[in-house]
Parts: sequence; C-alpha cells; structure tokens
Amino acid sequence: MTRWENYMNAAEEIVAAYDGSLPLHHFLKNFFKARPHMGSRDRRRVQQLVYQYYRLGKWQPQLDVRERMLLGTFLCETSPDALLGFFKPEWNERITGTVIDKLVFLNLRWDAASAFPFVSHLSEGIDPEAFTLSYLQQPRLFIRARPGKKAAILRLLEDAGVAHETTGDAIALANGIKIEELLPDKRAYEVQDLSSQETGHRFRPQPKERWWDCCAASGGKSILLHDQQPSIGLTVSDVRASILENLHKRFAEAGIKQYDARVLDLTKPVTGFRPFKGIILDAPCSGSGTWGRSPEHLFYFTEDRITEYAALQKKIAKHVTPLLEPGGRLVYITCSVFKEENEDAVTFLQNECGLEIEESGVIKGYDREADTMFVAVGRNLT
Ligand SMILES: C[S@@+](CC[C@H](N)C(=O)[O-])C[C@H]1O[C@@H](n2cnc3c(N)ncnc32)[C@H](O)[C@@H]1O
Repeated sequence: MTRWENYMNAAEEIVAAYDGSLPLHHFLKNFFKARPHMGSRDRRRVQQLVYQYYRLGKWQPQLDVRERMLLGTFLCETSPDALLGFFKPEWNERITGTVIDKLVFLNLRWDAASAFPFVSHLSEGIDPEAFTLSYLQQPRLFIRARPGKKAAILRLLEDAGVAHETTGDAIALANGIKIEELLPDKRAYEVQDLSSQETGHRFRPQPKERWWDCCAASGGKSILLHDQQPSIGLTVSDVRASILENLHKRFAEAGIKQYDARVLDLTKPVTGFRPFKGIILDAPCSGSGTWGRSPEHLFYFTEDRITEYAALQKKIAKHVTPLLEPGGRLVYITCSVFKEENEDAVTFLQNECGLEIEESGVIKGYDREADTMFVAVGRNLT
C-alpha cells in the first residue's frame, strides 16, 4: 500500500470514530498518541485530510468520506499536492485556480445552505456565500503588538524573513509558525484575532475608571483594555476557576499585577460590587464566527443550541447591567454570526436592561482571513 493510501485509511478511521463530543484537535491528539509509529509529517497530512473533510460542512452529502476528503483537498489547497496527484491527477493540475474555477471545472455549484445549515440565522450584513466559502480556509494567526513593541517585533520578523502583514497593532502570520521561538519576549505581544482586537476600539477607558471584564476567560480582552489605560481599576471574573488560573499566569507574563479576580456564576444575581464605569460582557456563545478554526462544528452543531446560548446571554446581561454606574457603558461582544446572539441581544439590552444603544454591528473577518465577531455598546442613562 502506498503512503497516500495509508493516510487516507487513517483519516477515514478518524472520521468514523469522531462524534463531535470533544474538540477535534483534542480527539486527534489522543488518536496520534495511541499511534506513536506515525511521524510528525504523517500526522500533519492525515490531520489536514480530516479538517478538509469537515470544511465542506454538509455540502455534497451523497459522496463517501474518501471522495469528500479529496474534494476538500482540491478546494482548500492552493498549491500542488502529492496525495491529490496520486488519486486525482487531473484535479491536481488545476489546484492553483480559484475556488470558483475549480467548481466550474467539476461542474458543481456551491450551496451555502447545505454547507452551513444555519444560513437563515445569519446576522445582518453577512454575505452567505462569501461567509460559507471562507470556511474552506483556516483564518490566519494574528498577534497584537503591545504598546511600544511593534517596531521591535517587525524588525525580528523581517530579520527572520517571515512573511507578515500589519493592520494597526495587529500582525498577521501564517498558521503553524513557531511564534514562541520567533518572538521569545512574551511581554511584547498577545495572540489575539484581528476582529477580537478591533472590539477593543469600543472600550475607550479613561484614567482611573473602574472596569469589570465579567466573562474574562484567560483575559484576552482585559489585557487589551489594560494596555489602553493602565491606570484603570480592573475586576475580572469567570464561572470557571480553572480558566482564571490561566488568566493569573497570562497577567503575570503581561506584567499586570493590580486587579481583583473572582469566580462568579452570572446566571445568578451578583452582590458585593460597587457599580462600574465600564463592563465588558464577552459572552459565552456558539463561536460560529470562529468555526474556520474548528470546522467540525459545521457538522456537529445543532440549531437548538442557538436558543440555549441566547437565553444564557440574556440572563447574564440582566444580572450585570445593574452594576453600571449612571452614564457607564457596557460593551457586549460575541464571536457569533447568529442574529439571536447578536441583534436580538441588543434589543434585549435596550428593552429589558434599559440601556441606550450607541452602536452595534458585525465585525467581518471572513473577507480578511480572520474571525467574524459582533459588538454593541450600551449606555446606562439613568
Ligand atoms: C467568549 S469567552 C470570553 C473570552 C475572553 N473575554 C477573552 O477575550 O479571551 C466566554 C466566557 O464566559 C464564561 N461563562 C460561561 N458561562 C458563564 C456564567 N454563567 N457566568 C460567568 N461566566 C460564564 C466562560 O467560562 C468563558 O470563559
């Protein structure tokens, strides 16, 4: 059997065994751990086949797993591929064409609604075809240069001959780059998606204000906020004590020492805080704006979960908004593309939480190899 056939067999075995209950990258880690004879090159190639299979979502369901993997490879790859050359040499000759050219060659039509069965839930302004086609590519890796560090980072990248692109403080790099080896000073940057960085344009903290990042996770938004105004009084919380451990480590690396951290379940009323000038509610959500990085969700996510997330977001919003000072601002963020988690949440913030909405909208990432997010700013006018 050739190497290519072995790769196909392993990838098929993975797809047959995987049921979506673990993140795919965890499942793959366990799968390869149990097969130490597979070298890193073999693992990478098998993994790529599996991801390309899921990138097609539920499009072309009549094809068997093998055919879908080859179709995924053809549509997702942009340079000649030895495995594709072995199984489908006539496709491999056209690999450098655009996705549209490839579809024409195969006499296929992209069907956004079958690739992504949740099209009817998309937030306003999202183009279904462009958005769903973006799942064929993994978004790029983005870092955020911390204040005063951008020039030094760019010098290091240039000296190492690493391709990169900058947008403000964001630097886009190819996936798979060994960032820790390239940029050993961890205080100089944070790994953070471009759209996620742009949510921070709405924070606008003033000196000495009190801010609360109420769903802080490991603190990506908090560090961004603190970099904008290091004199703020910062409170962070999350329902998971374990993720706050990561936050403490990340804050220490970022040189942030003064803050208050609490484990809080915001589905319950919150007591013991003085009101805040600013609250960041980076809500637990479907993550559908980031599925280009985890395309297995295209296959395993179920529609009923949209309603569950929307209910959770409303419950949290209802409990945190009373902690806004008069004139204080709430920045509501999701990495979702579903209107139930976005526009409907804004209506709720306005009608049920009494906030005046200053701005709201999608931050598109799908047309620039980044995640797609949603942000709204509401003010307490009482
Ligand atoms: C989108 S993540 C936050 C990401 C983070 N702000 C960042 O920039 O890295 C949402 C967080 O909400 C937390 N969460 C979920 N349910 C919660 C609840 N009931 N109360 C408080 N936090 C909750 C999750 O543990 C998760 O860490």
